[in-house]
Amino acid sequence: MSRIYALIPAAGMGKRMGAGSNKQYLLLDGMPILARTVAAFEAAPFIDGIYLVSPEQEIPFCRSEVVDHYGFSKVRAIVPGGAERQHSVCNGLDAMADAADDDLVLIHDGVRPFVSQEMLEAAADAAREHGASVVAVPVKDTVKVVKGGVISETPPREELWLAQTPQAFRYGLIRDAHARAKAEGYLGTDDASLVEHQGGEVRIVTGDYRNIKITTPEDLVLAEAFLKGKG
Ligand SMILES: Nc1ccn([C@@H]2O[C@H](COP(=O)(O)OP(=O)(O)OP(=O)(O)O)[C@@H](O)[C@H]2O)c(=O)n1
Ligand SMILES: C[C@](O)(CO)[C@H](O)COP(=O)(O)O
Repeated sequence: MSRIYALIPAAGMGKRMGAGSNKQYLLLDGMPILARTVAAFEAAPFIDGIYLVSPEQEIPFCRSEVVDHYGFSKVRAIVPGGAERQHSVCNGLDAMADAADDDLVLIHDGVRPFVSQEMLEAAADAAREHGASVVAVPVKDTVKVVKGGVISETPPREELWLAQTPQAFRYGLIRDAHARAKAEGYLGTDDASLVEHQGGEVRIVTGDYRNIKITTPEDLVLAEAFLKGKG
């Protein structure tokens, strides 16, 4: 029976939030964003262990204010992050020493606190069956490709999806995709793109528009509205 792990990168600097401190520790209704995210995985009965990635200097704070404070018993390690998200995830994968190739890993941004149990299950089911899956939502607006201030293309909207997390993979597949990307100097903004880069197939699982990544200040307004049931 294969095991299912969560890998939660939370080692970013939150520059677009401009809060002066790491956004993963901003409070939403009194609880740090990262703690809300970890709580979703702690509550999922099929998750066997959680690996967190944090800036190295913040590991003690992450342990005391998130893991210990909220009593998250599934957290196995807090791993130092890297310069880019991809490097942070790669460090997390390397730390999963006892994971087998057929185990599953759900990679999820530490700053997407509205992930639901249904999404976790659907992502895991699709990865178990197909090897790789991404939670995503259809694009609602018309998207323009712009070069030098001029529109060069209007891609057909029915083919466009916004990639969220969790992104779920067989451990061996995503470990090898990260190793190959590193060897080739390929940098992607999500983990699925590394599997795509090596010719692998990634299944889409329909997510939820509420599963926002808290990136800029207006996302905090949305998040507060969701929590108050107004969104
Ligand atoms: N070097 C990095 C960069 C990002 N992340 C994590 O990846 C997730 C998605 O990244 P994003 O929201 O873009 O976060 P930041 O990189 O912190 O934001 P910014 O680009 O505005 O600095 C976040 O949980 C973030 O902490 C990470 O672990 N390591
Ligand atoms: C992985 C991701 O959440 C997919 O949308 C996203 O690409 C990571 O965040 P970033 O804003 O690209 O750093």
